[in-house]
Amino acid sequence: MACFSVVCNTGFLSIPNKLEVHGGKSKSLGRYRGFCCRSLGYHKYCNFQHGLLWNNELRPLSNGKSGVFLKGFNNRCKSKQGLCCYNKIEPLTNANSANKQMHLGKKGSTKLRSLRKRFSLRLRPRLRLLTIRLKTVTIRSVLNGIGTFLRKNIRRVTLFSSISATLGLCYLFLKLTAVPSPKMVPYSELITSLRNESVTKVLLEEGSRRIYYNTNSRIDGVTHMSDEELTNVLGENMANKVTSDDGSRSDQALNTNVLKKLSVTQASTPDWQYSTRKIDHDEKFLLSLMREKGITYSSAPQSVLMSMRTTLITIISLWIPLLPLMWLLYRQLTAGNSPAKKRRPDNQSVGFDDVEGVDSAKLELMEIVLCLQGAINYNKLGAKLPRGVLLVGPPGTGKTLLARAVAGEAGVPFFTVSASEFVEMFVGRGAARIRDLFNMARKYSPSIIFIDELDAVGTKRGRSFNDERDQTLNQLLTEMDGFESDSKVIVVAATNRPEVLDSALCRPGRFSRKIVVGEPDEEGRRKILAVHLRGIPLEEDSNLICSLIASLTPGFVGADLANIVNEAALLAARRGGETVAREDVMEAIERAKFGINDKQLRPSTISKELGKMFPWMPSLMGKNNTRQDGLPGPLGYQALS
Ligand SMILES: Nc1ncnc2c1ncn2[C@@H]1O[C@H](COP(=O)(O)OP(=O)(O)OP(=O)(O)O)[C@@H](O)[C@H]1O
Repeated sequence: MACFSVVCNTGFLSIPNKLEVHGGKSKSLGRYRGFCCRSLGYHKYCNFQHGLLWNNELRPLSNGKSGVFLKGFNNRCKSKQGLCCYNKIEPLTNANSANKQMHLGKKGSTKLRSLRKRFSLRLRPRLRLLTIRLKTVTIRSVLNGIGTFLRKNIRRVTLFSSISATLGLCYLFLKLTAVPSPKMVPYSELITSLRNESVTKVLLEEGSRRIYYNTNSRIDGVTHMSDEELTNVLGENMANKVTSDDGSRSDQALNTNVLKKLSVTQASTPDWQYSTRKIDHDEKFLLSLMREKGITYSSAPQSVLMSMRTTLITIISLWIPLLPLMWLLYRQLTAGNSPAKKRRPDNQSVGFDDVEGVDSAKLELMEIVLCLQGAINYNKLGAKLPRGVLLVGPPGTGKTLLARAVAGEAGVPFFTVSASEFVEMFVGRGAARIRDLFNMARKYSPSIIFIDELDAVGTKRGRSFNDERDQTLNQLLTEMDGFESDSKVIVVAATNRPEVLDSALCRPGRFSRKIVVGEPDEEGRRKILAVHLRGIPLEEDSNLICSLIASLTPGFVGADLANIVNEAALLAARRGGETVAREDVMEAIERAKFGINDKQLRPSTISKELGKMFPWMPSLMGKNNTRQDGLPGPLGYQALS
């Protein structure tokens, strides 16, 4: 157990208990001079010359006899001298000066103190945490963790383990088949050796220009002897020694050792001492010289093992620099598949109630929902479900929201994707993604595919050199054609630039239904605001606030209005309000209209704006917009100038 220790002038008390932090160093505590030190975590130690600080109170300790009377004091004890503790207190019988010094710190060395402090502050909590974690860790939990990791990353683990196994096998093979290589010498040296008649054997390698040869000279101090010669010499030597007398056992052992050593040296000696490269058109001369000197020569193909080694080394040395490139390629390809993986059937909680101000678009889409739900029997009259619906309109008018509402209302899986995700570096990847998407949608049919910003892939073909984009569009056209009539997969797409779309996309049978999602009128804005103010606590009536904002924000679209409501709530939170006040709303409008930098212009500009809109209201045009009766001004707004 971690202890908490107290040093007083009479002894050392070890208190296995928690103590709260009290003060800092060298604190003067009236007549009880002493100090209180911080220790690790919640375990502290304090020491005083005359007292112990506990629970923010300084309890005096009597001098001299403390050690005696504290002995054996148990839980919840209170000494005569006022020491209160909640656990056992044990006096240190051997309260020597060294201990005192260490704990009092004043006399202790600075180094020791800093070490102690460092240990207390850094190491101890970590050790404690580690022990706690180790206590909770069991072999079973570790095995479970490993199992889960393997299950989650099975493909990666398989890939990495097969790569590692292959590399390991290659290494093992190279290690086992490693033979000492002969010394490379220039061709002229071979000719000189041949002329000197020091060459014993020559081998001409077939299919290459390499020549191997042995001489009767030494390499690195090792005589090149054939195995037979060496064994004979040493065998003879050993036999002689064994038969000589009894005391020659040591000689026998010596010989055995020599034999062993020499055989090791033999093993590390190459079969061929030297190798060189043949000079072109010099074979005739070489052969005639060898014949003349009576030297044994032969030719042989490279051994299978050596050819395998060479091939392996070539492959490895070629592939190692290629690995980073392969890794990049792999990442690209896996990233190419990821959007299809992400597109899971996703049940939306957005409904048509959440989209306002775009009533005609809503009506059109509602019909499709009813068809998907089977409420309208369109088959009866031979009609077909529209395959594609194109939502056209300025940014922020709620096209995406409408599409999500369609999915939410129809209760079918909704696959959403941005067309820019199909634009790929590699030709064919975008098309593959489109194929994946439509396959998945068909699998979960009836379902809805929503392609946002369709213009990213749907622009007119043949305008640029980007073949990949054209291929992606072609695939999209093919997939939309390829729907079976009863597949019930509807493609909803949204764009801000319908004019750039390829005409093949917009022909009947593909995006046959075009729905314009325009800017909302005042009534529309009011309704949109009502949607966004649903969960916001307002100081005033919500209808009033909606009308106020709607009247002040002509040309604003749904996204702007949502932003104004959010800004107002943030401003209210900033000033610490419980509800959103009219002032917050007005400032939010001001920010949305004019930005937040130009503080100087704020009141006058907004006044002018209001004046333009309500010219018949003099209080807005004039400087003083507080009515004489003390009631709020037009639309209840007063705080503008
Ligand atoms: N008609 C609306 N009713 C309610 N909220 C709306 C409406 N239009 C927009 N919004 C709000 O604005 C946000 C953004 O709208 P959305 O993403 O649907 O716009 P968009 O038309 O798809 O824009 P873009 O063309 O830039 O993609 C929505 O999440 C919603 O909070």
